[in-house]
Amino acid sequence: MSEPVLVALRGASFAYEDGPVVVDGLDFEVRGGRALALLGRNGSGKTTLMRLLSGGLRPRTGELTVEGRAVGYDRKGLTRLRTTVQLVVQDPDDQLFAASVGQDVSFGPLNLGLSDVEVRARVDEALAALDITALADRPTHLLSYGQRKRTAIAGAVAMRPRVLILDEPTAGLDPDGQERLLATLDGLRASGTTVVMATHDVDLALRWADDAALLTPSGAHTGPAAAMLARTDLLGQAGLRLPWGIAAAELLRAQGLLPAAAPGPRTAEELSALTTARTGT
Ligand SMILES: Nc1ncnc2c1ncn2[C@@H]1O[C@H](COP(=O)(O)OP(=O)(O)OP(=O)(O)O)[C@@H](O)[C@H]1O
Repeated sequence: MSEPVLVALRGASFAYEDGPVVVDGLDFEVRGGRALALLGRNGSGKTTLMRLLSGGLRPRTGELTVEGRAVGYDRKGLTRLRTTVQLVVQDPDDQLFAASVGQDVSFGPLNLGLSDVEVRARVDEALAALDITALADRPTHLLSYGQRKRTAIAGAVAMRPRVLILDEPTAGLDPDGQERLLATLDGLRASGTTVVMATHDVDLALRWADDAALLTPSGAHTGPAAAMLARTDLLGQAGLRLPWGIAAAELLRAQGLLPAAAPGPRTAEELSALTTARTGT
């Protein structure tokens, strides 16, 4: 994990008005180019953390930094932050408000004061990245749930953020929709966008993420996804189970079918390759 830190919270604390202390003295880093999965039980503070990282909430103590520089919460500072970090909230209906898909996706770039030509280029690019070009003129209220999710993500992508933070982006999508979304995220990552995703799906996290952050009562624990998602102590605290790949690897090791040091498979193909290499069949 030697990639540079793009966005970080340093000693951050946050409590809602009349609400619980959700974040207490937290140090948290998002490193450029690393796919980061954020996991934790309901109410553990994932959404709050993502809103702190994207500037929607301001830490009561501590600071948010972008490439080491403290973020200012005035208009200029927040505009700069929003061209670096974009959050897509869990429910697309909390994000979409314009009459058509194209209008909704153009809202952010228009607000940056970009020329019509630049706005058009960004909207076209974002619609293509999310594979919804054909929906450009469709009224947002007629979209399916999956289409609304993609439109909300396109709106964030049109800002060309360096860090895209997604709150449970696959929740409510059918399996094909999930696969399409993961392919879209792969494309965004290939073009240089750092992606952070909150999810309850440990199998998805193991397969997709480079790093995993587990939010537990003892704090946020971050490290390589395969190692973090094998930590039964932390998974228990986070209300999670072992990913199937890691559970399968444990069973195979117990039967002598995998060497002790072999990593657990992340996909069915990796499982097949591991056992074939071992048994030679
Ligand atoms: N606007 C708010 N006002 C007061 N308390 C809030 C508010 N939003 C969240 N909370 C509280 O803050 C804590 C953390 O909530 P948060 O939504 O960040 O958790 P989460 O991990 O995203 O949960 P989930 O997995 O259910 O989406 C919870 O105790 C929640 O009740």
